Amino acid sequence: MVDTERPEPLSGSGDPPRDLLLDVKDLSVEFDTGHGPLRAVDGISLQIRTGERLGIVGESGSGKSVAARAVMGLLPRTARTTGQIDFAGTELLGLDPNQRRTLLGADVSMVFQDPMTALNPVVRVGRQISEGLRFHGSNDRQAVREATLEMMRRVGIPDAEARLRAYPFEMSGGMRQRICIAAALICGPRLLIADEPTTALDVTIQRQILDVLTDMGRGGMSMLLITHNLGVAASRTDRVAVMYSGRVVETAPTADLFRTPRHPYTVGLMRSMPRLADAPHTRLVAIPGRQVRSAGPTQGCRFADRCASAQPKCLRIEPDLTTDDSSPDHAYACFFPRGTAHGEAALASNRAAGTTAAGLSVPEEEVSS
Ligand SMILES: Nc1ncnc2c1ncn2[C@@H]1O[C@H](COP(=O)(O)OP(=O)(O)OP(=O)(O)O)[C@@H](O)[C@H]1O
Repeated sequence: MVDTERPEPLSGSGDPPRDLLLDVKDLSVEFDTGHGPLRAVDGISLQIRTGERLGIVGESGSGKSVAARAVMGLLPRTARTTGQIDFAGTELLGLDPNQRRTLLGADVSMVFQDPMTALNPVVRVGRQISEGLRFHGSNDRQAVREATLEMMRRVGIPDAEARLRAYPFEMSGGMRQRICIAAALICGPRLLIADEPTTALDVTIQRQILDVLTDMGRGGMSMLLITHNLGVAASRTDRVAVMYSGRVVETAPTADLFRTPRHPYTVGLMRSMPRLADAPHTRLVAIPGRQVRSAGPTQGCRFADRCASAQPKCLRIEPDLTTDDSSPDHAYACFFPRGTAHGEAALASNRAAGTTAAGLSVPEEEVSS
């Protein structure tokens, strides 16, 4: 077995960058459930700069949506949220929902996975798109109509004039999602939070919708894109945060993350991702086990029981995010990161033993990335 000194955690790494738009620090969200409290998000920190697209990836249940909803103030009453959420210099936690809505106002919008539940089935789509404008005080009917038509055209809705008076059920899934995006963008938000915006759509339409979002982002809008599709994260974001069991376990500029994934969980996610180009030749490898959620502080690394590199230390101490000399921008919460000498040694020793410190048998095909 291999052991190393505990790496230095990332501490207050100087002043925040001047163009920082969203600065989330040590955010935790806990729900009261019938089985006791459940900590869905556990002390995560995220930053988004003006014009930046941050992707959050991770398996189902890792806390991606809850984190995004915490920023928007869209969590149910059963949620207890702690930490700091600074948007453009204003602290959002502690504000009541109405204050937060007024404050965020037109500046932050959200697009959800399922356009049909996001839209009101009995209200014409033109009215739904323009609601934000009216909510924020635009009374000039002609101007609102013109702005709505313009936004419909920008998101690629053909024959906008005729569709103004359509109902959601008269449109395809792709068109409905364009309506949602138009509604989210009509007030010119500085930050768009898109939670699996294309998951419910077929592949061709997915690409079109992502193109619309990418085009909109060119105007300097920042985006938080939640997806479990690593291909989408790879092609549509500038930075990625990988979440596991309520924690951010790795974050890096997108190209960096895909070139040199450090956390064994990130490596596992990438190996379980189908790539069309080599689909017939590549064996997809599922990550063994499943993530477990906890009510409170846990001991050791949460991924240890699924990790082929796990060492005794991983069962005792929870690793903090840390960086190494190769990239100050690439942080990972792992004592034995892939692609480093001691990480590869840990994996090799487990392979030789056929098992890990957590008792996971290391399969033959488990090789270093
Ligand atoms: N209102 C709630 N009450 C209790 N638990 C909740 C609530 N909302 C979410 N959770 C739990 O919080 C955890 C994180 O959920 P979340 O929806 O953020 O995951 P996710 O990573 O977005 O997954 P997915 O990709 O499936 O949307 C899950 O265990 C989920 O069951």
